[in-house]
Amino acid sequence: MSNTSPNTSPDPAQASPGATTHFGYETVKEADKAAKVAQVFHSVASRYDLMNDLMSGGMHRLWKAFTIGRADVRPGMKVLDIAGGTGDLARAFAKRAGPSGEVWLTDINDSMLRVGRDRLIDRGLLVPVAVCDAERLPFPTGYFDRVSVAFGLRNMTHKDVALAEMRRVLKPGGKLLVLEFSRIAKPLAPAYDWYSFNILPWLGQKVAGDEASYRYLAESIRMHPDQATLAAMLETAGLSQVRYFNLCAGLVALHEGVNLG
Ligand SMILES: C[S@@+](CC[C@H](N)C(=O)[O-])C[C@H]1O[C@@H](n2cnc3c(N)ncnc32)[C@H](O)[C@@H]1O
Repeated sequence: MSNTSPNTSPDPAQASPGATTHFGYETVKEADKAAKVAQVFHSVASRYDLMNDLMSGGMHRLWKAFTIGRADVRPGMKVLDIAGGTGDLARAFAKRAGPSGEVWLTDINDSMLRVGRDRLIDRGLLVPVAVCDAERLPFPTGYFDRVSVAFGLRNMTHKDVALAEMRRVLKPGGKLLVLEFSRIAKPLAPAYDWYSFNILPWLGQKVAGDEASYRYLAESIRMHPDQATLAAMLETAGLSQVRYFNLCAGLVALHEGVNLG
């Protein structure tokens, strides 16, 4: 696993040392958020896949299948999966890009990546794996045909910086795909809130021995920008033809944008 070091981009945490942000419902120093997020994913890595299936009733597989379809990865393409964790998207992209393609599985968290790398190897897929922060991608400008991030953006300290980096590494004509929890339709919100703040932490405690991380999950979803706000953020990052698809009544949304250069 290559442990990449930051390139020439400025460190956003250094840029505003006194600034605060949210970690779930907690207000924390910007400089402290990444470490807190890291703690969450180090803690849940070994049970992450099982928890995903249990929490979503297997629906995360359908949301990812939709994303894979929209990505339309073809043989020979170069694809970057950011915050790729245990490798669901990278695995599907590697099969589609084939031996002439180049698919990178990357994440800031080496515990998650280790699980992902081992899963891919077990399935006979060897893809390059790199520990890196989405806010400082160690890849050349205009390199990838597709960049994806599934359920990762929500955890990033400077989403605007990360989105700009994602656009930077896309080729002209390349597509960004952002799959993330979003704002569910209003009539369903009370039931969803009850599930999120009662069942999720309970399940987290029973299965992963970690209630706090799954409470953070529920809180971080509420703090994440809604569909229209995120679409505007993609545009601000320089992406064009921005659109989004609501999945399961907006519980999750897939945002897309194209780098027109
Ligand atoms: C909920 S998991 C998603 C994993 C995988 N994409 C999936 O859909 O199953 C979120 C991932 O985002 C990663 N992450 C959080 N902040 C990050 C950052 N700044 N740069 C890269 N990855 C980050 C975490 O380490 C974690 O593996």
